[in-house]
Amino acid sequence: MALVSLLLIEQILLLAGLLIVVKYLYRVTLDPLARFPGPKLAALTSLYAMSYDLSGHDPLVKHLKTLHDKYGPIVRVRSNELHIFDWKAYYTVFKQGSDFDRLTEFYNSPQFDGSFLNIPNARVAKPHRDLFVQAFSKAAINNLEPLIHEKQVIFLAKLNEAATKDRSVGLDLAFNCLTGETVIHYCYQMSLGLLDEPNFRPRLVVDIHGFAPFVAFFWYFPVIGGMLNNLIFSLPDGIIDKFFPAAMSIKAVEDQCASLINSLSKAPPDSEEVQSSIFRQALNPNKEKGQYVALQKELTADAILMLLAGTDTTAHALTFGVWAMIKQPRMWTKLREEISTVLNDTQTLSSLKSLETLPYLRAVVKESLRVSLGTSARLARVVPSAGVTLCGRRIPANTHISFSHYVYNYDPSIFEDPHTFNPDRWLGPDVATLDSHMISFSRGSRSCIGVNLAYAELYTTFAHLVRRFDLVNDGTTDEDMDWIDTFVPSFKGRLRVKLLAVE
Ligand code: HEM
Repeated sequence: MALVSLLLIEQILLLAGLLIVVKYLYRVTLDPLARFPGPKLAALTSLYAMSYDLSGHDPLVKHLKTLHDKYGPIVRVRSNELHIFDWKAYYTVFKQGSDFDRLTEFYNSPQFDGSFLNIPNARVAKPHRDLFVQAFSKAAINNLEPLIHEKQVIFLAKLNEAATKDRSVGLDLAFNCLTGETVIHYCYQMSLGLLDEPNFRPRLVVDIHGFAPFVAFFWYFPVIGGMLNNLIFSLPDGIIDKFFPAAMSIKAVEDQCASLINSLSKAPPDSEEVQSSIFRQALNPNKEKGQYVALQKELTADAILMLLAGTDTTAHALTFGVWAMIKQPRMWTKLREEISTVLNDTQTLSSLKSLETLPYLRAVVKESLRVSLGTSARLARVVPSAGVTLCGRRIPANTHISFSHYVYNYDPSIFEDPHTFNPDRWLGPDVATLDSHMISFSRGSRSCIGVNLAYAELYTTFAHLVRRFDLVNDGTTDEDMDWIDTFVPSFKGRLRVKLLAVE
């Protein structure tokens, strides 16, 4: 009997092995994607991509340019994923009304479940997303100046205190506290106290950064990742807190978001509480006009989305820009000279309107956005049922195609000497071409909803930081400022500086 079982197991294993071999053979021979060039291992298995993305060192996106140089504009980077480096193809896919859906496994974070981010199809997502578009319009953000200034005052005062005490500051985390606090206050009319902590190291920010190295695991093992997530979040709070502090921090924010939405939905629609909230339209949808009626669970997920999408991205642009200018201090000096034309003392704050007139400041903001990428991940989309022709090649339906900002934003044919931080490029005769290739906020129907808020924060923070302080590098290395791909870039170390207040 035992012998029969053993033989059966052996045959099952043999069959399974055979099926795997057939599957791999198919991938490199009969599979329609076998016609596309790329590393052989990548065509066979995701291990190729994983070996970079899960290594904790250089992610796959940093190797894509080399692969494109070798194989051309379309490279097969996984058995069912083609990475594309071609501007025309980019604009075909990332356009208004695009029918290329988001690839769910790259957007599968359970925390965003129910938010419009996780709806793959742009047309389906639109009514839900539209509930927030007005709240992030340029006019709405212009009215937000008092709030942005209120947060700046606290931020600058804390920096001043650090300068007085000659204390080292982790400026990247400090920027996270500022941007997080600004977006939280705007979205939820409350403070999470991110700017209150000494040394800018509030638990939420530290924990979320601590979790970053695990993000890529969820892309490649979405099912196990989802199960782990459910398991962890079902544990008693005490255990989550002890063993999974990042999960506990997220859970605390989720609970706060849920109670905020709950309280807003009970308040009278015309109350100040509701009207000053970004959820004003979502809580009072005009059904006759066909506006989307969102569930409370969906709005809670939207609230979490705003916090996580609106914090790191803006903070990164500031960090990349400041680090580059620490290494090239003449830019700091030039920027200060320009800012001083609209802000002649170090005590007051300038209006956004004045700052927006300053060409060099604009150039620094644009260049910081370019080098910081926005999202570092391969933004992946699914080819619709009709298939598509890109770069003169027919690509079948359901193929996953991806586009990385790292390849596009550092394209030497558009951005000369792309690895050099050079704001002056945005002041030259090619500025219209550069602007039309600025994709850090993405393009089309799923581009960033927070672009106006991000610009307002970038102009205001760069201007006042540069006007009030000189920065001295406190041991930060290029290796610290190198990054891994966790959907957004995550720095390997901290941007440590000391500040000298200027008169
Ligand atoms: C420098 C700052 C920022 C950059 C570079 C940036 C970049 C991006 C990019 C590239 C996307 C598209 C991602 C994709 O297709 O998968 C995106 C989406 C999004 N961003 Fe931003 N972002 C920034 C700041 C903000 C801020 C301040 C908010 C405020 C709430 C925000 C909210 C969102 C949301 C909600 C989405 C999802 C849009 C959708 O699913 O249709 N972002 N952002």
